[in-house]
Amino acid sequence: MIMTESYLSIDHLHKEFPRRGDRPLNVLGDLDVHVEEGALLSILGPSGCGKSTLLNIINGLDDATTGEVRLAGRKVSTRTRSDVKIGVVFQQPRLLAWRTVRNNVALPLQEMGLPKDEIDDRVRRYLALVGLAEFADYYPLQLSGGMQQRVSLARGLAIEPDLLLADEPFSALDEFSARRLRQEFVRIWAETGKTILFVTHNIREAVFLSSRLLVITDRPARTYLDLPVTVPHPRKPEDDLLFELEKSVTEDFMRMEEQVRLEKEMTR
Ligand SMILES: Nc1ncnc2c1ncn2[C@@H]1O[C@H](COP(=O)(O)OP(=O)(O)OP(=O)(O)O)[C@@H](O)[C@H]1O
Repeated sequence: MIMTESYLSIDHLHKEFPRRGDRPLNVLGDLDVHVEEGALLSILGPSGCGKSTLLNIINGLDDATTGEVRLAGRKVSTRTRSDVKIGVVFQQPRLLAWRTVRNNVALPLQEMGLPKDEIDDRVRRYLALVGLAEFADYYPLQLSGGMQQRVSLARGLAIEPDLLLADEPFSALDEFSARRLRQEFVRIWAETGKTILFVTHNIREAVFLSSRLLVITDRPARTYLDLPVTVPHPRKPEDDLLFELEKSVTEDFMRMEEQVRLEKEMTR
């Protein structure tokens, strides 16, 4: 059998942060993840288990203590970036209040040195993709939270990343806006074919969005469950199959928390 390398390979990843006067904080413990190109992989884990730390390492903003991340065949670190273009969408929109929507989306494109025509074209296309074509000349504070988050999504997509890292992008929104944005997010994923890593602690959201779902344990994080979500798109949030899956992932999640608690007690 011919073994092909995954698009994103995370092998034996371990990360600890030094602490003054104490043992280092063990955040990621021997984490293995292999992601195929074009996947929408949700990473589900308890709060504080190291999900953002993992995204930072994949994005070349921090180094693992040991272990390796490879993207499209090249090792990633703070010193050796891969050729893969990475876009990021955060929990908060992080827009510049003094720039219009258009100029917020244009900023990273200007930093990339793209010609003005290309920038104008991309800003127009990606604002249309997130349904904000008519709001290009608004300032962020003139928009609702959900609309600001769409601008941030347009900004992340406009650089045309090969890999999009989404760090709880809908968790600060009200449920109605989050629902609409999740549906748009899946449509954009289907239209653009991007590889997406989507970090969340919302089990229903992860089940609804993903082509694959990874549950990681509390610190030190390791893979507890890795399962494909084969329910075809377009999905309805109230689909029985999704509801059944959510129930079983919730049970797995609770079992995992109990197992980690017992392990911690035994090593105390
Ligand atoms: N630069 C740092 N220096 C020291 N400790 C850090 C640093 N970054 C993160 N940590 C610690 O690592 C742990 C994991 O943090 P991280 O932000 O990755 O978790 P998370 O799973 O994304 O959390 P949440 O779901 O609440 O956003 C936390 O205990 C945090 O305090």
